[in-house]
Amino acid sequence: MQDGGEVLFLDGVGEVVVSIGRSGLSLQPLHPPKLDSKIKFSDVYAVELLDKGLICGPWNTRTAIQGKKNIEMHRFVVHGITRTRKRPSPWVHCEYIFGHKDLKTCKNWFERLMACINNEGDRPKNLMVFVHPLCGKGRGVKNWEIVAPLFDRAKIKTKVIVTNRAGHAYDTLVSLSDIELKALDGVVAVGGDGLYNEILNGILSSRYKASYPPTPEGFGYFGSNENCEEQTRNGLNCSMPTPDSANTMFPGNSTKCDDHEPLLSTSQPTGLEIPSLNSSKEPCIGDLGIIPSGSTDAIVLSTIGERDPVSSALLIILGRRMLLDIAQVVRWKSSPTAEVLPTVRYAASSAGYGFYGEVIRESENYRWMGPARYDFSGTVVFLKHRSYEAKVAFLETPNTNPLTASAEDDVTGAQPLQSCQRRPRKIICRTNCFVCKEASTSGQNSEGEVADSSRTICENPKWVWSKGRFLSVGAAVISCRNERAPDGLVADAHLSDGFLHLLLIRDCPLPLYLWRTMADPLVRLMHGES
Ligand SMILES: Nc1ncnc2c1ncn2[C@@H]1O[C@H](COP(=O)(O)OP(=O)(O)OP(=O)(O)O)[C@@H](O)[C@H]1O
Repeated sequence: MQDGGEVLFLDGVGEVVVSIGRSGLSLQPLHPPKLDSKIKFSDVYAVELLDKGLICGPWNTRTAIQGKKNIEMHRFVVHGITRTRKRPSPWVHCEYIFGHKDLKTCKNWFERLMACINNEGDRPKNLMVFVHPLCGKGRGVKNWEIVAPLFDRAKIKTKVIVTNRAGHAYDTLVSLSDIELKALDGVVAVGGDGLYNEILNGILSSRYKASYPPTPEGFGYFGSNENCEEQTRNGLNCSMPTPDSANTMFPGNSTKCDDHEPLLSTSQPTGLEIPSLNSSKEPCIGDLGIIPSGSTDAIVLSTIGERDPVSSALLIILGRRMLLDIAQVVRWKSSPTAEVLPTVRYAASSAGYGFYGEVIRESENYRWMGPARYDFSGTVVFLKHRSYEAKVAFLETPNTNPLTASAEDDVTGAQPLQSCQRRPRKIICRTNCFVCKEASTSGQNSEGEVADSSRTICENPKWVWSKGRFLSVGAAVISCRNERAPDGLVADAHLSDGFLHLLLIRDCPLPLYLWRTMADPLVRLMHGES
């Protein structure tokens, strides 16, 4: 090896001086065009030794390298990822094949590079993969076959389960012991948002002990218990008013309520038994990945922005993570004295009643139509024009605006959407979004543990009531973008700012509803997740 590097042959380029730096490989061609380049270790997902073979010279001539005849060489290959020039630009696999006449030199490079990429971040080694064979237009298995070789190449062990019914993934995950679950670095859904939500619930339902959302003041059940009522007035100790109640848990014995109260039961502990998903310390729940294969893929379109299985697989392999808010949906028991605990579900995208919920339910009868089932069911439900009597209570967050306003001054990570609809300027959530960063760091104390972010984000929450007939009552934690509504249900929703966006559509004449639906992407409710 020369001082500062070694001369190797690079396929398609010719002789290059290759040296290992702190963050990557640098390549300096010995012959024109002498364009230096770098391969970052963070973008390398595998290195392999290849059999002896030909290395192509520059301009892809298969006959000579810098005038010399091609000779067979020992080779190794570095597999990385890069963005395509296409718009939208998915991540694609790229490879650099290096050659040298000496096998020992290649082996030495291979070992050094393996050591470098093994030092890179926290990459998964052992994954459980659920493949939904009927999702989208039956693309699940095909998509898995496309991306599975990438996982093999990266030496990631995968236990693949092709689902045979709804609930298969949920039951499998619920039945895993905590030790079995901890042995996994994550669970991957090859399917749509429904499968992702099923996996989320399978992991959380029996393991995640979060406080229930706060019960509104004046809510029927409350009158029956003064103790609980008082606790609620004094800072809602029974169940904290938190904008990210599903992501945040509260240590300690926070309540004295017993099973007669709707909020918490002593049989349902509220302590911090497993780390929050929001914790920067090792989450023992592991990570959840999704390889988009569904009909709408709103989660993927709202997070990485590409509906491309290969991009998602490569990002999972490289251990690229992002924090996501999760909504906790609690269906209270029928009466305050009932012994049964409320039903709890978790939602990664949105939840809805009325029009929205009906479209999703109705569409299940027409799964054979593929994605078109949402248009069909949407039209059917729209024409039925059902409305529902409802009383909706929500916590007002008085200092939401300052957070958004300060966000507008900063241009890193988020960009204003040019709105033509006379709404306030939107801050669109993107990679390294500073709004989400601000929200997540304000919820951590100096030891890096998750604190009660409700205290920092909404100090004096106030209950607001809305009563009447509604066509739809829905809520979204993320923007829920999809191909029909590129801005999603909530264009400026953030992935991890801890807020739930309430979407209330009051009963109105059909033509007005139609006009509003056409005019405003916020109420394009035909696509998304229930
Ligand atoms: N083998 C199966 N047969 C029938 N239903 C299944 C099966 N496996 C999973 N499911 C259920 O199908 C539902 C929808 O699946 P999924 O979200 O993967 O596809 P999709 O509906 O086509 O996509 P999207 O949610 O993006 O519209 C899930 O809620 C899941 O519980």
